[in-house]
Amino acid sequence: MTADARSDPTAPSAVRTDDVTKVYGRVTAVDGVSFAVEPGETVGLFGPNGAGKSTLLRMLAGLARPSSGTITLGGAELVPGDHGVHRTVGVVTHESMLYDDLSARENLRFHADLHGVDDPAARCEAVLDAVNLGGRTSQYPGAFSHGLRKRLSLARALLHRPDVLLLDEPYAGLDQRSVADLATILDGFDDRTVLLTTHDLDRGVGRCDRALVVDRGRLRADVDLGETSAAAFETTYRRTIGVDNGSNEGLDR
Ligand SMILES: Nc1ncnc2c1ncn2[C@@H]1O[C@H](COP(=O)(O)OP(=O)(O)OP(=O)(O)O)[C@@H](O)[C@H]1O
Repeated sequence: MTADARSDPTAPSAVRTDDVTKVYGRVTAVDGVSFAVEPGETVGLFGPNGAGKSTLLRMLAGLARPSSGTITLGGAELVPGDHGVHRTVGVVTHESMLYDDLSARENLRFHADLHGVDDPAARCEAVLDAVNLGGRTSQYPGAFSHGLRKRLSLARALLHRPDVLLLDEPYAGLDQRSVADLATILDGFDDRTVLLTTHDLDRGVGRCDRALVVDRGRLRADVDLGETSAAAFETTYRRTIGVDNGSNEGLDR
């Protein structure tokens, strides 16, 4: 987080959830979760498979509606269908939300027009360059590898200069170079707010200021990562989710 981002204590939280719950039939995917993320913070959501991380992120992105509880983004309550608030977030989820019958450039242009981005042609080229897709602007994402699709999804998420970037498993399926590129892109985003989910404890600790540990839909721990090593966090994480036998088995149960 930058010093500037921290310097206004009166600024509303970038993201705030109050007692947010999401029920799917008999499954309570997210169970009374409350937390706040301040402007400029990078926060990791950690937890085993099925903990509720993606569901939480999807609700923050307005892609799923809470069963109860409230979400505010920059002080404005997230109301279904309110596209003004949705514009403040950029999201990369497991679903790429790309159109396979539009080229990479056309995909971005469509999104730019939807969000009323200024000088859209130049902005699309700049963002495609930023994710190293400058040489593939006329290609179709249907023919892209997983990693290339992810880069284009990231470009789409960044295009409208969102205040908050939501990334679901950003490192999954990326090669070393793409991971390094993602780090560079996120470095350039340092004054904004980032919320990401990951099973990669090392990279997550390296990137995040804070960790929220979620298990069985509930927020179990809120850890300041400022002075915490990856090893120390892993110990805390294992203890929190009840996997404390020293083996990797079950870490992502
Ligand atoms: N659309 C849905 N319909 C029914 N159940 C769902 C739906 N989405 C998620 N769930 C259930 O909600 C729970 C939380 O799932 P979620 O995908 O949020 O977990 P996660 O922490 O992101 O897991 P992973 O690390 O495996 O991605 C799981 O039990 C899952 O089966």
